[in-house]
Amino acid sequence: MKKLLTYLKYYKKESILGPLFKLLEAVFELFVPIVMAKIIDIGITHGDRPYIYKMIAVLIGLGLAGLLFSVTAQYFAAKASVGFVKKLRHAVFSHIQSFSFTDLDEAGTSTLITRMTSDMNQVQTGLNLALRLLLRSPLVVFGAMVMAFTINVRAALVFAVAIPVLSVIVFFIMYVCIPLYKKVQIRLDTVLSTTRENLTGVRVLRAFCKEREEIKKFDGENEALTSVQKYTGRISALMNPLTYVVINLAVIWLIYTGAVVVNNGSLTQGEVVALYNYMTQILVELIKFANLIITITKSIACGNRIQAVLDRKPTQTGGAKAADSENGCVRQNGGRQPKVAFEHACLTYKGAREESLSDITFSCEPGETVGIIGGTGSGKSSLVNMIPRFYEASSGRVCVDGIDVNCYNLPDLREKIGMVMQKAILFKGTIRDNLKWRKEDATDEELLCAMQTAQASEILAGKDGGLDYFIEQNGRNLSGGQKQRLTIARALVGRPEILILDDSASALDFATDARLRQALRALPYQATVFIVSQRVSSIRHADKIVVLDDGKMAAIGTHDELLKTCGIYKEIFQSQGGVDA
Ligand SMILES: Nc1ncnc2c1ncn2[C@@H]1O[C@H](COP(=O)(O)OP(=O)(O)OP(=O)(O)O)[C@@H](O)[C@H]1O
Repeated sequence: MKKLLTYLKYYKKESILGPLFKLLEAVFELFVPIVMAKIIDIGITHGDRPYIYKMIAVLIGLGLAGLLFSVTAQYFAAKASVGFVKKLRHAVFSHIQSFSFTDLDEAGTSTLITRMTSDMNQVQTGLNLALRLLLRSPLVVFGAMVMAFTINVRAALVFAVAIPVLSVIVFFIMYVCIPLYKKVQIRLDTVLSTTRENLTGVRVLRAFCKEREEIKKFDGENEALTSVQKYTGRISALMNPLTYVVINLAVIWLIYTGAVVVNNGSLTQGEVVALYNYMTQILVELIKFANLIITITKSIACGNRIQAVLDRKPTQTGGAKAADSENGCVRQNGGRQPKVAFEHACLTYKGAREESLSDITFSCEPGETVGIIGGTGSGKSSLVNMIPRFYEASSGRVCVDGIDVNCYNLPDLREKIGMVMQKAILFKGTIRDNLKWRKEDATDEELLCAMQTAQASEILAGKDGGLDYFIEQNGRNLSGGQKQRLTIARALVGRPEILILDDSASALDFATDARLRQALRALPYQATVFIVSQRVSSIRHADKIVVLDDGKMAAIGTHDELLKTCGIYKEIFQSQGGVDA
């Protein structure tokens, strides 16, 4: 959390002025009981109306000055806390952008969202309160005590007893409540992530009629949160009755002692009222301070969670490894190189016990089409994800143009590759915005050409605005097939040297899929194409087909060769009717 506070350096002035104005407000507040005492002792006792009016004017002046200081303090505190969180949010967001797929798998998207949203809000609230109250409350407590002693030492002795007792009660309750508040925060996190998961998968849940189970699961978590909140609430609710009992006993004592001292003539009635007011000020400030500490504790817990994100070192840097002939960062023997080559490449996901891919060795020439086929979970996506270095080989290597992918700067490597992921994801914005991701200055002609190859031109025909048609968040105003074709078009813009289609035609009908494959074969430039598919029809015309079985390469060859030599391929082919689509 301490490290986070370095972001306050951009708001030094505000972080000093905020508390300072709050202190000024407190000083003015401390004079109010004295003025009241004067009104009673001089104005009322002697029936001196002008004096009373004058003192009322002073009271109003004190009030207005206090208000002005308070508003100014609020302004600076808000500016500092909002600005601080803005910088912090920017830093965390930028840091998350440097996370590799492995880091994202490990950190978990859902909790990252909670940290970027509710945790940030909590930190902002905590900082705002701390800037305003952290110095003010102790000053008021201390100042009120000093003022009480300057009025009358004997009568003020009640403060010397009451304040420690009040402090013990307040801080004991706080001591018990703080761990409970942390528990509340953890349970709240669970409720939030269940809500998020539920809302993102709401269509699937409805399709499977899982609403009841989900409500039951949610109720369980909600109940757990409520029960810990209730328990915490019950304990913290003791704060007011207990402190008021102490304060009222102190007031009785004060009035009794005051009465005795007033009788002696060494204390005036106004001074007794002033002492009473100081007692109330102290109580209010102690309660505010206790609440402040609770809020700060929650904020520190949230700040630490944010810090943990910043502390996570990205496992992959965007940079390249140093060029050295040993590690394959220098092209070995000049001449013509395969476009992509897997050399005994293995992949073990972080935390996984077994390899997901073992000893993958094959290569392909520029312009070739490579089909990847295999059962579910056989490692097809894992294999193509190693080309753009989404996941790095745990042993062996993957080369592009004869150079190990680990030796490339990530942007240089990824610029060569047009990737279409299994899940078609589009972003809020126009079709044009979405298509320009690989090439910002692409002309409309280039975009339309890519859409034509991706068999996506007909989407424009049915939509108002053509390329300016607005896509809603997650592309929810498009069908699954339309989204897939647009993601293929997006990958084609900028003429990538390598095009990877990871099961990205699954929502297309056979005829459209066939037209897409034909268009890809007729690309007016040389592109090496990887097609991952469960359908033999999608890959049967590929120059090479890699058959995967449980993370291992079962065979490689053309369709006809594999039908003769690879039992697994033949089985897949026959299970799909054994005919071309
Ligand atoms: N991010 C990940 N973290 C850990 N394990 C993973 C991850 N992604 C995939 N795996 C595991 O790696 C293996 C291969 O998965 P992969 O997604 O590559 O298979 P696939 O052949 O593409 O499957 P499908 O056809 O179902 O998409 C599976 O056992 C899977 O559980």
